[in-house]
Amino acid sequence: MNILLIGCGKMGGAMLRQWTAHGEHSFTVADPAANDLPDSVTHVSKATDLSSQEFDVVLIAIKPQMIADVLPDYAHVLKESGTFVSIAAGTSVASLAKVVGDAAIMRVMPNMAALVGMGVSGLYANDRCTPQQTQDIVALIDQTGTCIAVENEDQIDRLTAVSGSGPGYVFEILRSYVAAAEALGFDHETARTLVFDTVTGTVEAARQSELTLEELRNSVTSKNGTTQAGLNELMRDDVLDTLLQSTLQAAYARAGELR
Ligand SMILES: NC(=O)C1=CN([C@@H]2O[C@H](COP(=O)(O)OP(=O)(O)OC[C@H]3O[C@@H](n4cnc5c(N)ncnc54)[C@H](OP(=O)(O)O)[C@@H]3O)[C@@H](O)[C@H]2O)C=CC1
Ligand SMILES: O=C(O)[C@@H]1CCC=N1
Repeated sequence: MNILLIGCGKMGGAMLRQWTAHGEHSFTVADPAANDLPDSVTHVSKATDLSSQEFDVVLIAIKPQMIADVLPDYAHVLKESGTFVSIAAGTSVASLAKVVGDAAIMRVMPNMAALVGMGVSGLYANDRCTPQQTQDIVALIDQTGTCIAVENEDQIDRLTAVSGSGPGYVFEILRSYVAAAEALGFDHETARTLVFDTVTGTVEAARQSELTLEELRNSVTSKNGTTQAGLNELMRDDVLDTLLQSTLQAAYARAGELR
């Protein structure tokens, strides 16, 4: 496919890196300041530099607040049979359609783990999208990790709060965990190794186990042992559950404000 990427910042750039490594599609990036692009990518600074080219996919990866200003310049560059794909948080199909008209539009919500090919994305296709168009974009997103198709846009906003914003929460939890290990006397590098290897190993063990997370937690918690002493603090007054629920609710509410 011939794909135009509008905006090549942190998220668009991470996905582009995976796509160019696969080498299956042709990419043009429209971004006034993009640099360090792979050799195979064509770069333009603005829509007028595109001349009369038309694309199979126009992928919108600019900030939600810029879409109304920037997207009108690109509304005409999609082939009749093409697909608009937006990764912008919140921005609804209806808002996009106000700019590009009654077109095949998909909302994809990726996450930053795409940087290492381990992203997880949600995908919603409006009813103008054919099964073939959906299949093509699912295959494209699969090249950045895993793609989960959802039935409605609200699911995309909910998924944004869980996995789209998820790396932000996880980076913060890791920072705090490493800081706590340092406070216990480990140097920074050792603390990072202990925490990162504990987290990746535990996630993989959970993924491969048939036990529930509660059963797995209990399986490593000796009666009156060290883990129980730690968990008594971590689980005190359900603070962790309450905090994670309010964290996800706040992100979901913000997605609604960006519609
Ligand atoms: N970051 C993340 O983890 C995720 C982000 N998203 C979504 O991805 C989108 C992009 O986010 P993110 O990559 O973080 O943001 P960035 O600011 O890193 O990327 C946006 C890019 O668009 C460029 N840009 C600015 N003006 C224009 C223009 N007129 N035409 C074309 N490009 C332009 C910016 O250039 P400059 O920097 O010079 O202004 C920048 O390179 C957002 O809609 C966000 O909701 C979705 C999931 C996860
Ligand atoms: O913070 C944001 O709004 C974007 C969308 C999901 C992750 N980053």
